[in-house]
Amino acid sequence: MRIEKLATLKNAWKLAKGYWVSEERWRARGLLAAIVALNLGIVYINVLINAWRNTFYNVLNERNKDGFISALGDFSLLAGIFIVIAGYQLYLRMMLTIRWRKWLTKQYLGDWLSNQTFYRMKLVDRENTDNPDQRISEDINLFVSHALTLSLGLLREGVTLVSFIVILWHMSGTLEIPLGQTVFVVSGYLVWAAIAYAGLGTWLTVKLGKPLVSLNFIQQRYEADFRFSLMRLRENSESVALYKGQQEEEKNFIARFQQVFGNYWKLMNLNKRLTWFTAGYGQLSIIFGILVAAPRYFANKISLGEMFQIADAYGTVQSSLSFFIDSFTQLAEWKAVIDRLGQFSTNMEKVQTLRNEVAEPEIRRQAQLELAVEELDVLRPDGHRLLADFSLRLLPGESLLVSGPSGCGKSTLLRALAGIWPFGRGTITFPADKQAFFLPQKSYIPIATLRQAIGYPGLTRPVEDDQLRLVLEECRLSFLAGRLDDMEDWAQVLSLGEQQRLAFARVLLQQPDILILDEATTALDEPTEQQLYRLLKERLPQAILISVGHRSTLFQYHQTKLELDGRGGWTILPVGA
Ligand SMILES: Nc1ncnc2c1ncn2[C@@H]1O[C@H](COP(=O)(O)OP(=O)(O)OP(=O)(O)O)[C@@H](O)[C@H]1O
Repeated sequence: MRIEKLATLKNAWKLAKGYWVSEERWRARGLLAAIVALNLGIVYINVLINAWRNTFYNVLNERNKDGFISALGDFSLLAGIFIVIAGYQLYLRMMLTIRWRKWLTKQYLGDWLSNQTFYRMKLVDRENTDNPDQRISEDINLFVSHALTLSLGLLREGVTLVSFIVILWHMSGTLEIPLGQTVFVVSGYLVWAAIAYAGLGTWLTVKLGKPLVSLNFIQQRYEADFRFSLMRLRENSESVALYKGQQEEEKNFIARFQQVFGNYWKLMNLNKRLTWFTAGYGQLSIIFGILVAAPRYFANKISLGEMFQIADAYGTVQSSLSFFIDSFTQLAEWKAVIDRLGQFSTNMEKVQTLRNEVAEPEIRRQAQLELAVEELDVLRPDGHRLLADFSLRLLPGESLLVSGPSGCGKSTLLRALAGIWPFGRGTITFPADKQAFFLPQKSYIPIATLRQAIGYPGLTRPVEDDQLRLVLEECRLSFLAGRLDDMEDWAQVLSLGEQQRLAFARVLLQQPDILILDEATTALDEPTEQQLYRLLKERLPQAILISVGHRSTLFQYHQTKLELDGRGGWTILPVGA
């Protein structure tokens, strides 16, 4: 348990440190200093209001009208300053929160997106980091806002505690407790009573609320899983509707929601018990201060004003010491968030380190004309060898058709060529300064304008609208020519065949030197497929072309054929042989 706590603290430190030593450090530290100053200002005003209470109740007791009016004036001034400080304190804290969150989000996005970590994590992360999207959007937000609320709260309550303990100590006098023949004299008894009362309360709350940490952690995970399953239905709505799979989906959703429900139920019961305790404790503390000060009041040692000042100071000390009680849920949530973010970072690091430590197909760039594959082994994640000792050279203008039974490893070979498949060894050397472009069966199309969708992932040179329209026309998409600036979820709007034609439009605009197509024309009729391949040959005669496909109509556009058997074996033949 101690080790676990240490790990959380270490993770918290690691997560928090970066921003404060980053290029934004001076602005961050300046903002923090201003917030701390305002926080201390609030404590000081509270001390002044506490002293004001003494005067106020005394002038009331003396029925002193002028004193009463003057005290009201003092109060208005103090309250006015308090309001302004509180407003600015919150404003600056929110400013610091969003700046810190922006910085941390950028870091996480950078780590997750670099070196295709987002993809590799799915392949090699055995612990299976769940819902990275939630970690980046929600957890970072919670981490930052709770870090500031809790640390600034701790500082404010700490300073408050010291200030008010000093006040209480001065007002405590001594309490004489006769015990048989001897009389015990206790100095500062109001302070000891407050510490004992709040200390006991805090200890009990921590004991009662401890299971909240893991329950909150699990709750966030179940919520994210539930949301993710709903999102998948949205993405695959047509397919599910065609299968009439709604009942199965509903069963699945209900099962997932049941997890949310079951855990929430536990949280609910625990919170009920915790609230009973904290509410009872809060109620008791309203009169506890008066009860403790009463002996001195009735012994005529303090005035009514002092009695109320003590009661107020008592309440403040008690609430500062109870800081843990009030923020226990937040603290539990914060710990869960730190654990989740820490685990996410560690797993991303592991994926990166694995990349450096374990042999995997190596991608090189060299000043040469050909694409060269040397002694390439491609494995499945379970170690099964799909391709063994494969070598190949393709010069500009040459083409290769990869075929073989389903599941034999054709797409996996292309993934290895793209440098995103970590299981295997060997080298793949691309000609330096040459652009390679991969076209999968279903290309990713962002939710964007048609112009951006065609240009994805970004054109290297500016393209005129007329050229865009021409390319659309050539790819038999002229009906889209007038919609270049329309924003749509194109993957939902266009048929699969149209999406494949759009992908070809991308290729014609990008004009890559090496083009790798993975069943990129499967949804097209043969005449359209032929037209698109002809276009490729015409426009990119010097491109190296590698296609995966089953149709014999593709033979005429390729010179060589690679046959895989799925057990490591392969043969290269001229097409038609
Ligand atoms: N991420 C993965 N995790 C585990 N196994 C995988 C993964 N990706 C592919 N495989 C396995 O590797 C083998 C080769 O898959 P691949 O997609 O390369 O086949 P393919 O020849 O392209 O098949 P098809 O013609 O059906 O598209 C299959 O047995 C597949 O189940």
